[in-house]
Amino acid sequence: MSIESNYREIIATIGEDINRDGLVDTPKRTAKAMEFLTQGYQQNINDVVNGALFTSDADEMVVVKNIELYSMCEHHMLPFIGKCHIAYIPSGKVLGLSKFARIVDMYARRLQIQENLAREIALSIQEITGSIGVGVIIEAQHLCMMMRGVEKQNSSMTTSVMLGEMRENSAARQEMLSLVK
Ligand SMILES: Nc1nc2c(ncn2[C@@H]2O[C@H](COP(=O)(O)OP(=O)(O)OP(=O)(O)O)[C@@H](O)[C@H]2O)c(=O)[nH]1
Ligand SMILES: [Zn+2]
Repeated sequence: MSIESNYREIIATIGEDINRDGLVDTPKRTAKAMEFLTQGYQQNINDVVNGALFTSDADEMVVVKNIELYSMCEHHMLPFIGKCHIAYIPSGKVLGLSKFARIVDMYARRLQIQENLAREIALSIQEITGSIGVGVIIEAQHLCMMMRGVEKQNSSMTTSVMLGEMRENSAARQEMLSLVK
């Protein structure tokens, strides 16, 4: 069954008239939107990075912060929205700047929990760059906690994953945290 016909079914089941003017094209639109929001399943890391890995002697920490993030939790399929901050210590290779945002988007456009999203981003950056230290921090608000459920409008969740030097070396971790602030 296609996404479109599943949405038609859902709209009818919630008590709507699927034939009324405003809703006639809604299953098609929602299917298209859902395909976009989950397009991470059709992507892989090599295509996303597209070879934009450059040889460099730079060995100081690089921080890319405030990358906007839109994802959906795997429990409710409702959005969680926030920011992602990434830091890494290059070790012979630097990654093209835009690719950090593309990697965030690829993983964000799959269903998951926030903790795992941060982990996937960190692990893939470590693997691609061969970096000796990677840190990823995500701050997000979950609509499943705001629009429904406990209905708390002001809570946000912060998750972090620290790998290598960022985990073992407290000076590196401190440097990251002060650069992200
Ligand atoms: N740790 C974590 N929990 C999440 C995330 N997204 C949603 N959740 C939580 O997943 C839990 C699912 O709990 P359940 O009791 O199975 O589902 P529920 O009855 O809909 O829960 P409520 O949201 O409390 O109404 C809830 O506590 C959600 O807040 C996430 O990214 N990380
Ligand atoms: Zn949820």
